[in-house]
Amino acid sequence: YAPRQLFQTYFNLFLRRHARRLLNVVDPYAFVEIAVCPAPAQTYGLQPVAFTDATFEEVQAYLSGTCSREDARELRAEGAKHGDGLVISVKDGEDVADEFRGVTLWWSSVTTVDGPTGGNHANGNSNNQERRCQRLTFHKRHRRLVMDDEYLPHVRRRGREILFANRRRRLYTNNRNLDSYMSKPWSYVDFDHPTTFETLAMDPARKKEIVDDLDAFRNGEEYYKRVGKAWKRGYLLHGPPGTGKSTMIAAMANHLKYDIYDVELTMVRNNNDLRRILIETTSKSIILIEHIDCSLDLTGERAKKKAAAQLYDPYASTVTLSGLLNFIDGLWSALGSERIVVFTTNHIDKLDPALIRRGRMDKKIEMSYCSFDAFKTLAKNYLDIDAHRLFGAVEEHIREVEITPADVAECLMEAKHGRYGEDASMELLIGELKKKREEAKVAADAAAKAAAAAAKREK
Ligand SMILES: Nc1ncnc2c1ncn2[C@@H]1O[C@H](COP(=O)(O)OP(=O)(O)OP(=O)(O)O)[C@@H](O)[C@H]1O
Ligand SMILES: [Mg+2]
Repeated sequence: YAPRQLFQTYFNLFLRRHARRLLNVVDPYAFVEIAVCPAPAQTYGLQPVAFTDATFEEVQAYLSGTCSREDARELRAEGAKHGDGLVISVKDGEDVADEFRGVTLWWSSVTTVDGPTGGNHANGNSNNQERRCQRLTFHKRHRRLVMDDEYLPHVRRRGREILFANRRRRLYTNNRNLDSYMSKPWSYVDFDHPTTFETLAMDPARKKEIVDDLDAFRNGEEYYKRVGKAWKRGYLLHGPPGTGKSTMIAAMANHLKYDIYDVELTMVRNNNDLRRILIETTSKSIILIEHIDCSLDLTGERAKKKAAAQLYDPYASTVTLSGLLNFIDGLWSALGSERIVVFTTNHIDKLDPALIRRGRMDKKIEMSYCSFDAFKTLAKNYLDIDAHRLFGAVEEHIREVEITPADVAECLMEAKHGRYGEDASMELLIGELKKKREEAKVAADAAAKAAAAAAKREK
């Protein structure tokens, strides 16, 4: 070795040995980097593995909250993965300070280059990959606070909340063909229903009860854990057509910010497929089975007939009540996290008692004909009025007739879509109410006559 080289070698060695101690004196800061997961280098002819780098996204979401708070000057904006939002982050090289329990920490955005990572270089591809990182710098004395206990979990939790609030919600429907294990059980569209509990017409006290129930469920994680119950809740909505069952479900989903999985049971071939599609639902969702009395052939004869039918039509459904019950009771509890299951029906008396016994359906909600209170909500929705000279007449008639909110809504909608103003809409409604009252009277008279005739015959 030339002396110069020798010196350099020694010097390097010295640096390596003492670098840490030196650094500690000069630079008492430590940092953590949270990087985007690299795309897999090779996929071996399979579908590329979908990497979900949840942590990075959570941190970024957290920072997009923090950044807008602080006055970092140079920001970078990217379109959010879902929805129209922007993810704001600091530009490379800028620091943004965050405070937690009186301790200041700094975040910065950096791009690192990974060295070759033991992949196959024979084809001459360099494996150097650029990776975006969020780097957190903090004083070494706060290592515990950051790593073990509090800060990073806090960041992730908060980030998750922000992501959750900003995401587009989805309405899933189940697919028919689940033959291959690759086939997807669900397809989805964005769920964009405008209904809220505010615009839902029903008795205010009962509405409040339902909203409170939902809130208690959402905030009930600790409770469910403590009593050792799966974190789920079952609702059965029943009532005549047009009383707002489907509308109520949209309001629930909007209130809770949950996704909806709309299960079409007739598309599910057998209990196995049912289990599979239900396992593949995510947390914070409503699993909905509409018109359960129509879509589920309960037990006995019809099930046997269906089994026979399946010989000819392999897609005929053989889902049974017991399959569904097994799911609700057994598997369901294995899926520990936040799910609501909702059944709807027009005929609660037709349902098998096993399905609606306590413990399976936690709450039965009857959606009934339009009351005067419900009418007022609809008048506010459709006509934007709180009072009208005809309200008194509506109140008088509506008590006596069975009219669904859907029918009332139709009359009121004339104001917007027809050539009429609100007066005409109200009069239309009064006319409809009177007609119904008349019809009801005629029907009642006929029934009374028939009863009298029957009594006479018996005599
Ligand atoms: N309680 C209500 N509040 C507000 N709008 C309602 C209400 N009930 C019905 N409507 C209106 O009537 C339409 C039909 O209601 P919806 O589809 O919710 O009835 P449903 O109870 O699900 O009926 P079905 O049993 O036939 O499924 C809705 O689009 C909505 O505009
Ligand atoms: Mg419906």
